[in-house]
Amino acid sequence: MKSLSDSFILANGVKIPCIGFGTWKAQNGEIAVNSVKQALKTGYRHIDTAALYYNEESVGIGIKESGIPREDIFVTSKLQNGEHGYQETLNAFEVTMKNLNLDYLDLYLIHWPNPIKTRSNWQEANAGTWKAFEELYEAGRIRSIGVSNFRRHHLEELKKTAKIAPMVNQIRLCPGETQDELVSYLREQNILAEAYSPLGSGKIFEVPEMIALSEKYGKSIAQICIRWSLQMGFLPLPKSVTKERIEENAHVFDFELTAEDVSIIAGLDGCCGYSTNPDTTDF
Ligand SMILES: NC(=O)C1=CN([C@@H]2O[C@H](COP(=O)(O)OP(=O)(O)OC[C@H]3O[C@@H](n4cnc5c(N)ncnc54)[C@H](OP(=O)(O)O)[C@@H]3O)[C@@H](O)[C@H]2O)C=CC1
Ligand SMILES: O=C1CO[C@H](CO)[C@@H](O)[C@@H]1O
Repeated sequence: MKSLSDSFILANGVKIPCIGFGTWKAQNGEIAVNSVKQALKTGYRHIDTAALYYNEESVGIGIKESGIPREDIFVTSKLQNGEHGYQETLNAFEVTMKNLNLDYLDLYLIHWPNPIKTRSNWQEANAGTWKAFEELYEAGRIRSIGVSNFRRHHLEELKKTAKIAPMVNQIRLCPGETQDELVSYLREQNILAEAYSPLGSGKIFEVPEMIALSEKYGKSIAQICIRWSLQMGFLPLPKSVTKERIEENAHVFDFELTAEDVSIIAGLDGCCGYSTNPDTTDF
């Protein structure tokens, strides 16, 4: 990847810009509107939101007010927990589209494989949700479909009834949490791994090895993390509501980490903590 406008190619041939702009905790209102506008002004063309973030409305306003044509922006949202199942999904999708004030989505994800509400029948609930996703995809309302926080057994279960395979799995991938087995399974299945919390949700900045690498490359720790994610073959989704950081996080194309440093970063086991088990936790 050489610039923000470079893309990964999904299994269905759709191009997905190589860095996504994260929006979790970007507060609905001025903060989210301005950060989305700033990201688009900086050159990001990929925005990641979710019904859970309660900022879809502001994300939509930011996109409109940016003046950038809709077709040049890749927009992802996610199905809220508690809305799994066929009809529930169709309804939740319409709410998301109304909030975003858009007429199609580039990517829609099942946010969580096994939420508490449908824990006793998650297999059936996901199958119903996926059927709705496939219909919306076939109708052109969603350009690509995928999942998030899915482990291998969730994907294998989904496969039993799916006509169309998921194109993306959005999971926590950051220094010290590389989920190697799952990522190699995703590669075998031609499912793109999107890296959420690529800065460990802000926990990476005190890690001594990262401070040393930052000095070695003359780049910020955030830039090292995002560059690392790209070199690992992940699609990073850094979040910031701060203008300077939004810009900084986009400038990761003028250096390359050595293979040795890539593996040092991968090996910082648990330095930013680990993702929670989606079969026993909910949000
Ligand atoms: N599918 C899922 O279940 C999940 C998806 N996600 C997605 O991934 C995105 C990113 O993950 P998230 O957990 O938000 O965290 P990140 O790993 O992106 O870290 C964000 C934090 O780092 C700070 N930060 C950003 N850039 C810099 C910088 N250059 N220097 C110093 N600090 C910086 C931000 O502060 P500030 O904003 O104040 O500048 C914020 O506190 C989310 O926003 C969301 O879109 C996240 C979690 C779960
Ligand atoms: O996207 C997300 C944002 O944060 C939540 C944690 O409170 C996650 O569980 C969720 O998946």
